[in-house]
Amino acid sequence: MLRHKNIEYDEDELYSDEGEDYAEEGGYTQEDKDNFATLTPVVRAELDEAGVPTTAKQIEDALWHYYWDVGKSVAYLKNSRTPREGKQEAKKEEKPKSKFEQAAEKADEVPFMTSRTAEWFKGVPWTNVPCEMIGQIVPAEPEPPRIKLLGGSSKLAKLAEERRKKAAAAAQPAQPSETDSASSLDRLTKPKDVKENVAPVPKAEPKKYAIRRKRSPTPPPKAPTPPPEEPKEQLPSLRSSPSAFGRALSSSSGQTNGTRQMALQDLLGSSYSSSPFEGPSPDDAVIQKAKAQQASNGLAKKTEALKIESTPAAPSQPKVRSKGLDVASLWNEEKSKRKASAAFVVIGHVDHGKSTLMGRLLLDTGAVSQRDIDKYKKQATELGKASFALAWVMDTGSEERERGVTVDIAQHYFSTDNVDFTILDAPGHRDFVPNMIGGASMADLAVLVVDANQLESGMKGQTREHILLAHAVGLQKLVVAVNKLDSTTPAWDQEIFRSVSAEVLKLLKQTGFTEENVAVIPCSGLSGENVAKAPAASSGAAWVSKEHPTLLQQLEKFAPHLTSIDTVKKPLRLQIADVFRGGITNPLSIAGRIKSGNVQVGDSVTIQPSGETATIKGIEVSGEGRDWTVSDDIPTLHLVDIEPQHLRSGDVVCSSQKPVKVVKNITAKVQALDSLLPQRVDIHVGRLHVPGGISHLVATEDARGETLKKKPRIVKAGQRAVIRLALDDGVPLEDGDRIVLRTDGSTIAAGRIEAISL
Ligand SMILES: Nc1nc2c(ncn2[C@@H]2O[C@H](COP(=O)(O)OP(=O)(O)OP(=O)(O)O)[C@@H](O)[C@H]2O)c(=O)[nH]1
Repeated sequence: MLRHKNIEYDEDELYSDEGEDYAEEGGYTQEDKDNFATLTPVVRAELDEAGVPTTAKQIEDALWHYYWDVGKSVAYLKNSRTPREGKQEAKKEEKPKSKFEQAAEKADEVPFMTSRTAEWFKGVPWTNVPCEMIGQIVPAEPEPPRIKLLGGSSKLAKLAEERRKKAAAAAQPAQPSETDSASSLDRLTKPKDVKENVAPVPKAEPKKYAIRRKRSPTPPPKAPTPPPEEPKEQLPSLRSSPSAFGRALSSSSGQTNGTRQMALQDLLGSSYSSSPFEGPSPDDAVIQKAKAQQASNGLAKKTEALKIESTPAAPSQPKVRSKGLDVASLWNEEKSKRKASAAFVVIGHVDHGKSTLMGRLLLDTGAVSQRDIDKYKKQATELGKASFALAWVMDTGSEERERGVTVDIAQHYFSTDNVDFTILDAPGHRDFVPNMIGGASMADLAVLVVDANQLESGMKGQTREHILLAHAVGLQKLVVAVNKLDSTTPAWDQEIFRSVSAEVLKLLKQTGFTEENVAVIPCSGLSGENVAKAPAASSGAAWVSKEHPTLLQQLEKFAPHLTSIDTVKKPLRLQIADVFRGGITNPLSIAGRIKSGNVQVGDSVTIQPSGETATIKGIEVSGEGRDWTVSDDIPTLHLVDIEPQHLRSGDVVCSSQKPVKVVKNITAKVQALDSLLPQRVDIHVGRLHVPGGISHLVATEDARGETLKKKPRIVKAGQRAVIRLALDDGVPLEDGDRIVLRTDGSTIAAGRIEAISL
């Protein structure tokens, strides 16, 4: 095998006329010779025209090397051979002598190539090449044409030539004059299609050509149809990826199945375009048609709807009309028939059993089928994690991670006869505390899961931190689930339960939770005892039912009353928790909890801080389509007439008549968890976080709100204080909003906004 070294030798040192005689005469067939006879004059004509002198041998070598491809041979001879020779010679002449060369001359040594180079490489092993092999060392470029080594078997050449001839014959009538050198070049190179050159390599090549052919402008042989119209609208990607929360919200029913369906739609969407929001969806037109037909009860309306759809100018975004409903009155009429609803956030230390407990709750309330659990069990067992089967109901996280989507807040629903529940499964890891704050700030209450066997680890870790944060975002009601009592020693040991309860209650009290708003429930998510069902009277857990309700009963007890008519009538305020593609038919959707007011399909709303308006195209609450929604609901709103870049988590959707103000200065009453100075902080308000600084320490206060000291230099941990904050950016905030101040990954204060200014 030949070895090539990239050494810049001068060509005349490597080639000689004798050395070029590597194509033995006997290696050519009669056809090869005919080809040479036909093609050499063509190449020569091209080279003469370009003023490139070449020998017949060089032309033949090039033709042989390029499988009779005249174009390539000419290009090779033009570009690589003659000009380089000229250039290098010129270079050689101009080249100034290096210090090394001057020193060599001074030393009056023997001539340059014979001695200096030899000296330089003396002792290098590969220089000990027998003299008869020296001619084999060739530079990498140009590659000397070699018979057979390049695949130039006469069979291949024959095949190529036959094809060329056939193709040339077929093209004969349309062929221009042979005197036209350019066209003759074309003609001659035509059969040298790459295919022929790669034919001996049977692997990946055919695929490549199939793809290329698809893109070929050649019209299809039968009934050519115009390609589908490209989407006109070019929308950039959203800042926020569709999260588990978003997907769960937009699922039509159930939890896990809905999530899957959503994931599939995302995938379908991404295969259509590089941006999830790029272009109008063809389904939009169909859906709008159905909706328009439903809404219309007269011929005139139907005709109008059809007119709208047939207008090509706006096929994907027909105007969404409001039905002009009096939502507050409708809600008031319906409220007696409405079930209570409650959203709870699940908090607690890693591995204390949060997901398993929620999976159990969903299974035992019928929100998830036993079939699904069995499926998860099978999958989990295959991975050697059989005990995680229930947790997998909640654990959309791993699936999300596999798909490269950021895990955020997962949402699941279940219902009892009296209450519709929403589980907000906030990420527990300390790195995701901002997301946990966002999740907790949408909840009515919290479920704190504590492993009865691992209280210590929790107290040192997230149990303590999550309690602090739950209180900081304003949650007042909290259920402590003392979990894994099936695995205490002995199982269902009352003493262990009591001591764990006492510890946690102490911490909750210190944090500010009141006794009447806290309940402690013994349970086991894995076995299901005292989750949705009371333990059997014969079991070791029989004592539980005598003293405690089940977890589900306790959640129903803590479920809040329905929102008030006053809140429903207030201006709309919804902080965006997530922005996502709700599906092919709904390319732009948001989710979040309505803090106040109401909204209906067709409403125009304002998004702050961008100040942009959007139209509500559709509403879903708990996976069901609705015409309207009110405060305390956690709807998905499908939007039109807005660009996605104007929608971010933390922005506020508000009434266009009374939009929320965008402010940069706030005064807040806070509880310090660490020392506070005038300093940089991150301000978190639900899903919103903005950098800023404490500009003034106004005063410290006692528990009754009386001023202790004005303009303190420092606020110590545990003290209450009024502080002023200057934010780096204008953000939509209002009096009464709950804020959390963090710095360097730690929460240093929490409180409530007292006043705002621009
Ligand atoms: N014996 C027993 N094991 C449980 C119980 N609940 C959960 N486990 C086990 O504890 C482990 C962790 O459970 P998860 O539900 O994933 O815990 P988690 O708190 O959601 O964990 P993270 O999501 O990582 O924070 C699993 O192996 C479960 O099978 C229980 O009630 N009893």
